[in-house]
Amino acid sequence: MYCPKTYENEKKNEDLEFERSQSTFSISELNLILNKNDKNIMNIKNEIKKMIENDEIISKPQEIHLLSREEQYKRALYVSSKIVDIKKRFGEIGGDLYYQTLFEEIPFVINDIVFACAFKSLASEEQMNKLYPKFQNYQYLGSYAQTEIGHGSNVQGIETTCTYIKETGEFELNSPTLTSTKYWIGGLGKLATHTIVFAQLLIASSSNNGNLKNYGPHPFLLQVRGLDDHLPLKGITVGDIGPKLGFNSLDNGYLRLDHVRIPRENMLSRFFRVNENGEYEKPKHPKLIYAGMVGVRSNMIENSFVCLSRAVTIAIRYSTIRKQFKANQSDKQEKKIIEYSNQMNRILPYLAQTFAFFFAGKRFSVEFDQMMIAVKKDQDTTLLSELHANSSGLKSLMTQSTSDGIESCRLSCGGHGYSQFSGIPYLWANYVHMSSAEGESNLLPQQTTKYLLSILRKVTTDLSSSSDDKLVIGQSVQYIKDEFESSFENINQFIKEKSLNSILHPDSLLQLFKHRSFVLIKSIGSSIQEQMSNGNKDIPQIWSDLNVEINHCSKAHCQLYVVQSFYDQILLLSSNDTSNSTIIVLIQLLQTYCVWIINTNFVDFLQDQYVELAQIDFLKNSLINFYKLLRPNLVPLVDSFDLCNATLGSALGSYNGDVYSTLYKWSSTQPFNKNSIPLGFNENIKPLINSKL
Ligand SMILES: CCCCCCCCCCCCC/C=C/C(=O)SCCNC(=O)CCNC(=O)[C@H](O)C(C)(C)COP(=O)(O)OP(=O)(O)OC[C@H]1O[C@@H](n2cnc3c(N)ncnc32)[C@H](O)[C@@H]1OP(=O)(O)O
Ligand SMILES: Cc1cc2nc3c(=O)[nH]c(=O)nc-3n(C[C@H](O)[C@H](O)[C@H](O)COP(=O)(O)OP(=O)(O)OC[C@H]3O[C@@H](n4cnc5c(N)ncnc54)[C@H](O)[C@@H]3O)c2cc1C
Repeated sequence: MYCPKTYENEKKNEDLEFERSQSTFSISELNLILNKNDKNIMNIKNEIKKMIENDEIISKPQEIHLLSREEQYKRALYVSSKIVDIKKRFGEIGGDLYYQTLFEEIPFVINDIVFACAFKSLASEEQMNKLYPKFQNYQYLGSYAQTEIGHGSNVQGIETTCTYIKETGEFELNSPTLTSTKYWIGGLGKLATHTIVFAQLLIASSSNNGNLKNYGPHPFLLQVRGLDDHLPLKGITVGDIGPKLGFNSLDNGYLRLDHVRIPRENMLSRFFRVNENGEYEKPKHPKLIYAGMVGVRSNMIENSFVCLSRAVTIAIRYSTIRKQFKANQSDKQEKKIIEYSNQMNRILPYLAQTFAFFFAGKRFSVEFDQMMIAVKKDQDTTLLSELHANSSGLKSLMTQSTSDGIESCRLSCGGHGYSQFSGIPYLWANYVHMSSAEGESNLLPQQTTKYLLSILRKVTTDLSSSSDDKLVIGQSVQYIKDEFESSFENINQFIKEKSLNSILHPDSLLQLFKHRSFVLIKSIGSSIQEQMSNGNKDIPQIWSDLNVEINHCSKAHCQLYVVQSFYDQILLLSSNDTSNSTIIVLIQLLQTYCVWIINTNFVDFLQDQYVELAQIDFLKNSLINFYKLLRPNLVPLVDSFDLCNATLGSALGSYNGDVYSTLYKWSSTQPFNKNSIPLGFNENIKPLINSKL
């Protein structure tokens, strides 16, 4: 591990040293688990941390808050340039781990993740071999231009056109209206040399009397800037969209195209193409064009653990150092704020969630990679529907709940949590876009529930009937079939037999989550059926009226996915040589997460008297007991994330906890304090102070 060793010569905070002495499990063993038991990953991370903490600029993340937009961006380009050294030393994996270790976001993340996901999914092998190395080596810098100022969620509604010109064998890209202006395009405002433009593909067809036929949105590679002078090319208007809530080290851009010609070969043609005669060869699955977005959502799902772990680390270390009020006047010291149960209630559910999200993200990324291999091999889309549904719901749940967790951790630090020097406001401001970007969190869960309803339909109708036999019942939705086939009595018996305590067994908790999700899916299906049997045929309106329940249903399914992932990993770890003490604390974290979700969604679990009020009451009262069980291990648990100080950028959460001296030093040395008399004072305020009434 990086932290203990690197900071061993620093002044120790006695509170943190005491907390570390209470650990009941092996921190390094848990850290290895959080690195997927891959010592190579750990070593690369440690090398990157060393590089970052020794870099004159990157080692001082707190200085970001003192810079103008231009200075922030200049700093970001410097930090971006360092990734080349990282990749030379460690290859592609070094890039991912570099991003996970940086305090700040950098524009290269678009080329390396957003553009890369799309290009690797949509480009043909020939295009990959010819072009991708240039993006990997940053000779080209890519971006992804799908959203327009008038359309984001509704991809089918985008207005940019791409017309095939048979005479010259070219495509012509055009922005026909103001609302067709590409907007929000990450990395495009100042940096990108290329972008993947999504445009309505128009081809004149003899079968359509020579009129243009629209084949829907397709991806086209466009060079935006000259490689020698970095100026926009002919017909291209491009710029930065302006200041944002956060993510300001990135240049989100706008783009307008004035009849820009590109070669026919610039259509990304893994799944579809236009031949020189203007004939369109369609994909095996109509939505393979969206595969790139699933890839970025997979990154965001994995990244929720990365960001939430930073917030809980800062909040827990600070909460074991900060003291307020004596419990008894005779006490020598005031009470550590972590000892207040409402302080624990602000932080510990999200500590448990951090671990839950790690295991869920780990599982999803394996499933995503398996799906992409199948899709690329022979456009085998068997797994695509399930992956799209799960990525939509999980990305929505995990990003929103991570944002909530970062904010809860900020609140737990009191006034100091509102200082940029706590490291939390910047983390939060840079993170919250994840609920909008790559698919809005009110929109995507509908895709999940639509899929769940199709599985319920398949399960409940006779398999020989018209049910969609292409639809495979994937592993993550097998519970729908099981719940449907298990008589209610059996399941009910399963829970009722449980004595109060055993309802806390992970098997029982998992079963509660399965049944909860099944009941919600069934309820929506029944509501739609009821509306239709009452003669209402306006399906879009019925669906819109049910939006809230639909999104909640997706959330329940995804929370089950998280619980199942966490529990499966614990069972796997306990079957190999993981020490029992680590397993015990992981089970406590799983139980804390489950009971917290149950406590905040009581109605779901009471829906069909599946559990009795006495059991719910018992669960409600058990949360505080889990907090107490976890209490001795709180600092060791966040130490197991092994986050270096330059990653946290926090005066409140550093490894050795020198909170007050760091906070005062950063405050007193900031440039704003260089001059006692602030700019503007003499001309605006001094006359008032000196005025005579
Ligand atoms: C490593 C550490 C660092 C990590 C850092 C993290 C990430 C990096 C930082 C990120 C920075 C931000 C970058 C942001 C980029 C962007 O925002 S890019 C733009 C994103 N835009 C969207 O997400 C738009 C959302 N809208 C849609 O996806 C679609 O419009 C829709 C909502 C899915 C609707 O699709 P539509 O075609 O209109 O119709 P439907 O009828 O709903 O779908 C038809 C069928 O197709 C299936 N389907 C839809 N989408 C997909 C898909 N992606 N994959 C597979 N299948 C899909 C859908 O289920 C339907 O299927 P059937 O029901 O069987 O017909
Ligand atoms: C930081 C950031 C980076 C981004 N980077 C990129 C990028 O690199 N490339 C790119 O192409 N795009 C990018 N985007 C754009 C992003 O993909 C869109 O903002 C997102 O898809 C949402 O679309 P919209 O903004 O048009 O919102 P809208 O679709 O207009 O949604 C607005 C509101 O209406 C609701 N709504 C819309 N439709 C429905 C419906 N059917 N049912 C219920 N509610 C609905 C939404 O839930 C939302 O609450 C980025 C955005 C951000 C914030």
